Amino acid sequence: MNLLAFRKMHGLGNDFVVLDGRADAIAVAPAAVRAIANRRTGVGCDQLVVIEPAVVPAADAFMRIYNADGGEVGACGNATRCVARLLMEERGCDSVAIATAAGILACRRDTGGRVSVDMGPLRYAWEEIPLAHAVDTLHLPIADGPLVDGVAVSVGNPHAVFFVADAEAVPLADCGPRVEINPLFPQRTNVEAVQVLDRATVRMRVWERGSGITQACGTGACAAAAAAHRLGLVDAQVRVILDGGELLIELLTDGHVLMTGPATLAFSGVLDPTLLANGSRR
Ligand SMILES: N[C@@H](CCC[C@H](N)C(=O)O)C(=O)O
Repeated sequence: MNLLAFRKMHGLGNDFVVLDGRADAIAVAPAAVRAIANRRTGVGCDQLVVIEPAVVPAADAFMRIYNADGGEVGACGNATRCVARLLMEERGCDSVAIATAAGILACRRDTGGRVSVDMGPLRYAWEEIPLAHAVDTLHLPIADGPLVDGVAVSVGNPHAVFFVADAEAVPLADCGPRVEINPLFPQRTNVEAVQVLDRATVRMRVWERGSGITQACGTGACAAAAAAHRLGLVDAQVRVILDGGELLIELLTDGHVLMTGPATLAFSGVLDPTLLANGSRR
């Protein structure tokens, strides 16, 4: 029986099971992702990530990302820092390029064990989010409790950012799942409740598409900073305070967004083969 090694990593408590599929290809069916992600009967994680061989010479590896519900997605900021840390340690270098479904991301070692990732270009056009039809992406026609007048941003994945007076008071477990499946978002959406504290600081809570409330969301933090900046509420450097800690987000003049934060290796283990057997091939 082939046992599959995994690493458990996290970025500010947004946690991942990381599999290495570079030497031997790993195909993980949605049911297997759900089994592995299950916190009661599996390993437990918000996302499952498979490192694969680079698809283009400009990248060091490809990163495939699955939400806990088994759906494959284009981007995950916190996981990108974690995979970058692994690759940089493996190669003994200070920078790597990681290919994702959303593009090639340049990553570099920062001070204090942190990792910086250029998450690529932010997109604001309705068809790029994507939305179901043309609307002003600065003023979404959605209202759910305190979540009103949101901003749509794509960071390689869709985000609906709502500015609120008190982020702690938002009943995110109620509103989040409803906004996630609002028909305006044909591919569903991540949902952020954001309170602007000053021109350089916001507090953000997140309901992630396909994973629910998480401790932190890297792409969500980028989306929150970008939306706040578009509305003139913050400057180009924003500290985003999440349940699990802080990310530094910098909106670059070329339209890209730079995210800096920690990448933590929690432990290594071996997957119970019955988890992977849930409809997967290897
Ligand atoms: N936690 C991630 C985002 C993971 C994907 C997201 N739930 C989606 O469906 O797009 C991050 O740190 O960015």
